[in-house]
Amino acid sequence: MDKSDKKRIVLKIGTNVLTKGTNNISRGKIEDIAQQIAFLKDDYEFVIVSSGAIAAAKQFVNLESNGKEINVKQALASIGQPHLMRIFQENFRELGLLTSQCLLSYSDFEKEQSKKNIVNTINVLVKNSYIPIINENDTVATDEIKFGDNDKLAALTAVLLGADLFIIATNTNGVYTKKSIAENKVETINNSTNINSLKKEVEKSISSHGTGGMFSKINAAEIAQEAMIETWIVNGLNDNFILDAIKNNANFTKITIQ
Ligand SMILES: Nc1ncnc2c1ncn2[C@@H]1O[C@H](COP(=O)(O)OP(=O)(O)O)[C@@H](O)[C@H]1O
Ligand SMILES: N[C@@H](CCC(=O)OP(=O)(O)O)C(=O)O
Repeated sequence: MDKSDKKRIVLKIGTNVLTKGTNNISRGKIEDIAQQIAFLKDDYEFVIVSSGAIAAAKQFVNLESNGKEINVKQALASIGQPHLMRIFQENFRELGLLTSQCLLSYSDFEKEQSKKNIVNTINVLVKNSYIPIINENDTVATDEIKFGDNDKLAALTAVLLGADLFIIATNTNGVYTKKSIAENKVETINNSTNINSLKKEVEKSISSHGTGGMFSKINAAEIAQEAMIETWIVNGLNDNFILDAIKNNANFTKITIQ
């Protein structure tokens, strides 16, 4: 089964967006995302890559070392993932949207048969109006929770699925200039084709809940760009962030193809 005529968007939602910077998954944010997808569903099909499993678990349990060790993080992800999916399912169902779960790891993108299986499964899901919600399979792979690269997983997914657009929702208005951060009056780089110059603007810092930082988002955009896919880095904390970006009514970073 192939792609439909609709524009395919791969939407990556980071932990910071899902928790709105708190210690809990925000039902309000998930509802906001559902509302936007429902509004756009005649013209766009969505595949979501969502972090938040570990954050979801921390709402319910307090494991040894509070999740600092990698194997404890893996256990937390295992506990939190079904909770995360339940919250998505409940909120999306309210708006008549169907959801499904796909757990992937990097090594799946290195095997031809696995790649075919991913594409075939997701195409059947999308064709039947299910919204696939992807996360790393944290039980078998530790790449993302070690390096915070759900961004890279999302980029590989966008490339594999031939997405028309890759949107990364984070907690800033896209990529800020280094100078503006230093001067405490942040300024967004609205348009860029030049990955290397963007990398120079980005400090290798991470915010309180996410693990990847802006650097991994630029790396993800580079993977997409090499496959001729545009990346938008938008502020997912704002209501209607997808609609506003599509209407060009928001301050965000567009990384276009060269
Ligand atoms: N130049 C920059 N512009 C914007 N954010 C930056 C920049 N350099 C570093 N960052 C950091 O990257 C963070 C976003 O990445 P991350 O914490 O991994 O979020 P997420 O959970 O959305 O993946 C920002 O909150 C900010 O602290
Ligand atoms: N698989 C982990 C992903 C952690 C992660 O990469 O977080 P983020 O930097 O917010 O995308 C989880 O769901 O908690």
